[in-house]
Amino acid sequence: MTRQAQIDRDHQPAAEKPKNNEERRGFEAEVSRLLKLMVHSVYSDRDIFLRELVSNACDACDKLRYEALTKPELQAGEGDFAIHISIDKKASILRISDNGIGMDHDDLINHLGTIARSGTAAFLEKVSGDQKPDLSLIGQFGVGFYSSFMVADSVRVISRKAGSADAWEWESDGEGSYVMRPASRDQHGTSIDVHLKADAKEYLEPSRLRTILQRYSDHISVPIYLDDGDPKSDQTADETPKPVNDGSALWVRPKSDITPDLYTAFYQHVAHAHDEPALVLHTKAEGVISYTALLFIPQNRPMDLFDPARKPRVKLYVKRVFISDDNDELLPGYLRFFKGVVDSEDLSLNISREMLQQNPVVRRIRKALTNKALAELQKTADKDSDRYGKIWDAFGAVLKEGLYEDADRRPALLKLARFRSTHADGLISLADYLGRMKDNQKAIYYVTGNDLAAVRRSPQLEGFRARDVEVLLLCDPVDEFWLSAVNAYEDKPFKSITRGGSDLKDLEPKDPTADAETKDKDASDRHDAAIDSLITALKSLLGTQISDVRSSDRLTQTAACLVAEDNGLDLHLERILRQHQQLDQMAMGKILEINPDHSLIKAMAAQCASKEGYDRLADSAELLLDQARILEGEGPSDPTAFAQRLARLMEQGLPSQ
Ligand SMILES: Nc1ncnc2c1ncn2[C@@H]1O[C@H](COP(=O)(O)OP(=O)(O)OP(=O)(O)O)[C@@H](O)[C@H]1O
Repeated sequence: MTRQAQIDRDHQPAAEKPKNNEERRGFEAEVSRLLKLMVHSVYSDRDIFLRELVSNACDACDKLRYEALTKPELQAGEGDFAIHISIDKKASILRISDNGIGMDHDDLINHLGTIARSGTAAFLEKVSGDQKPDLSLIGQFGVGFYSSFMVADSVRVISRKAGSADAWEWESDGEGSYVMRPASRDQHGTSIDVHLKADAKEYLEPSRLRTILQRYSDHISVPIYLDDGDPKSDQTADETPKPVNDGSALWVRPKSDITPDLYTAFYQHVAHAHDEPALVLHTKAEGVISYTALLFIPQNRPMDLFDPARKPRVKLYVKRVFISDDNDELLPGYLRFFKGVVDSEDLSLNISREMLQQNPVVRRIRKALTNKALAELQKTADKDSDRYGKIWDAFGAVLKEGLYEDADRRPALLKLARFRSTHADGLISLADYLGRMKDNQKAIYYVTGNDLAAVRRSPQLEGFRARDVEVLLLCDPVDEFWLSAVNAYEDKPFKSITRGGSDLKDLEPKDPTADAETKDKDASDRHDAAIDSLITALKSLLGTQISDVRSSDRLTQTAACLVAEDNGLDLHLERILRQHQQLDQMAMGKILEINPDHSLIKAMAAQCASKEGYDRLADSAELLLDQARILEGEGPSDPTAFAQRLARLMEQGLPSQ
């Protein structure tokens, strides 16, 4: 019997099945939305549907190989795993068949009628609004199967789960519903009939399919056979059929045999990605522990990067047998942007997924792999700072999580960390910062906030700029947390410029003019009587709204700003905690710093000198505080009172009628 005939026999149409056993079901709303996108969008790279279906077929074989370790009867007498692709030109059908784990009735409903992957709703939100949706991310969301509707006007799946005698058929035109009916299939596994649209007949051409399979699926570790439907070239049972792909696991092949294209194709398969990898780490350890790892860093952030589960999702194989892709044992959460496979020679094939966590070999692999990953990042940083900069821009925020959760590797991570700063357009390292520190500078200064542009405008930066003192600009939410755990780098403490005293009087100004200027601005030296009385007045007028008022040496252009107390929380951290209801609204007092050289402050000081002026100072005092709050990104404490005060002062400044 020819292979085609064999496949046809396995895959009998459901015509004989009683119609009354048929059930029509609606797709989950999200699937419908997604299918609409697939059916109606003009996506330039439609070839990927074949990769997705072959990828699923390979995963199905991997799953059965694993299940059969403990239940060999599941695969008994079924021969080797294989994926068959056949063409029926007359009927315009492309069929992808596998002898993997298969799906039962409920699996078909659950896997092909819903989308389980988190982030799908957000993804749909993003692409639905676009004129021309970017579907290049589809694979990431576990929606790979649905991509067949880019080329199909209907899809029919016949599947039989290993260990079960029943087969089921699932059929849909992608328009809101699908039909399920009983079917028959000789072998466990799945066949997918893609009934091609009129404009997708190219996928009936064997040479076209061969090219796509070689490009995208050569690394697939299950042999793929292409049956071109041509009786002349059809092989008989005596001939040994030749797979289109190499069929061996890519990671065990010698590095010298693997082209960059092959790495990319494998990365796209294993990470469900569509971009090129930003870094490839292919390493083999032999000795105390033996494992091979083929890991990749994507160029773009996957949509689920900040998913609360923080799972690394590196696939674990034992001696080429797939064990699990849902583990967080092989790499720490802060390296979850690495995608790929780890294959161990030392683990037992019988290891259960639940046992991975306690396993000492797994723990040793994790340790070695984490060190290896960090060393590879350092190597890239040393050799190619542009490439490393791009990796950092995409994944630095994740890597920084390691600064507070992995104390042992903190020095290595601090060396890898990159920052924006007041003194550079690009990224800098802490070594760069240390090299530019002033002679008598004792701390590494930083300011935190939500976005770079706003942070760059912080009034608290003014005095540091005037003295040419570099300040790190930190905008990732994680920054507040690692800074609370990491005290210093090479004995230099990290210090927020929005907390406590500024230290600026200890720092040399950048030039003699600035020297004169800053000395002039040095509040502690001035002891200007008028400013002192203004400070006393402000303290009394603002009462408990602030913990103190003082003359500032960190302001040069702005009249006033808020700073946290020395032992208080950094302003930005306090705001984050308050937003998350982690802090009582009134918990922390803040200090109002005023700029004694600002004309507004001088005018207020002058006004304060007379009794009548003092009585009229209340509005200005409140407005000054609200102004400082606004500069911090907060609103005025009482917007109505703020508007009324502002109106009164504006009125005073306008010519009377
Ligand atoms: N050939 C197949 N054999 C067995 N199960 C399959 C097959 N194809 C799809 N499935 C099941 O359907 C599910 C959904 O497939 P789909 O390609 O949409 O997403 P996925 O493969 O889970 O996602 P991804 O691979 O992108 O993480 C799969 O997880 C798998 O359980």
